[in-house]
Amino acid sequence: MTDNNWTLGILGGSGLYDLDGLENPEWIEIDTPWGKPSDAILFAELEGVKLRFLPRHGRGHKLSPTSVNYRANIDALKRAGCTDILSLSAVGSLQEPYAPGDFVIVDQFIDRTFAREKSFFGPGMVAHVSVADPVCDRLARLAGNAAIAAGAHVHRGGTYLAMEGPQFSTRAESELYRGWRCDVIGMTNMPEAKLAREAELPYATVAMVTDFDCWHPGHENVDVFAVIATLTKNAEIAKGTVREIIKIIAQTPRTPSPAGIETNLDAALITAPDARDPKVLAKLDAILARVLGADKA
Ligand SMILES: CSC[C@H]1O[C@H](OP(=O)(O)O)[C@H](O)[C@@H]1O
Ligand SMILES: Nc1ncnc2[nH]cnc12
Repeated sequence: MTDNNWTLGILGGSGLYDLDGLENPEWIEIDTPWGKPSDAILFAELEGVKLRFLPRHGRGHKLSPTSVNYRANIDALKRAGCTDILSLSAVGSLQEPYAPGDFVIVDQFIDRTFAREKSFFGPGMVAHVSVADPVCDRLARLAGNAAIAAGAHVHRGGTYLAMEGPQFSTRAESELYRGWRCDVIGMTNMPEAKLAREAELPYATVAMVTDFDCWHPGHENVDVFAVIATLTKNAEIAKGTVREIIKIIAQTPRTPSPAGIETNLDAALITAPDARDPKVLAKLDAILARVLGADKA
């Protein structure tokens, strides 16, 4: 079996804390300048593709959406050599056509979170990346193909409202987000997607609809039991989606993303070289490895 040049990072959401059937699996602790990631990272291979799996809430679901250290998770996946990050997430539906059991390949986000660190940058090294298109089109297309091959009913495209939680929404909030034409709601994909962009890692998310939140007159208000019941019913399709995307990328040598995500910091850094704080740069060693390496050349 030949090695290929993808290293796929997978962020497993609620209900997905481990992956089986992998080759050479090994859980490895990675520390970061931003603190500890949610758990050790499962290093493994399948079909010649390198995989790095991180359960977003930790094994046993120990971390709430607010207490996940999103910066540490993305930095650790970067240190682990990931070229791309695929997120799997449970979401509530905000629109009738997105039914429990469906899979949504999200293409936009509205970020309503407010109690999280949202950037690797700040005083001493300022950067402004574009998140106009927060998802990597190419990875999203492959993820959609994989989910279909795994037997999912797939919606390509959908706007994900990221709320702070941990409580689910009030009915008025749910109606407000519906009015904003959001399609699904969850608590974790922001700032994760923004941080992946800062780390120059193409990101896409497969959102698994588990409930109708609390707006649908024909359905009960969401609770954790309902979420877990739908996730359990669809667990094989979720794991199948991971297997299928690996099969697909095993056949497809990786080229840089057409949107230039891997070099997007070139147009984002604004602090003048002589005004950059060396201590801050040291923390950014993984995130800025390409840029600082290029500076040195
Ligand atoms: C267990 S229900 C709420 C919980 O599930 C989703 O998490 P994830 O995106 O990691 O699958 C949602 O965002 C909440 O964190
Ligand atoms: N209705 C909902 N709201 C927020 N996060 C969710 N995760 C799954 N269902 C959800």
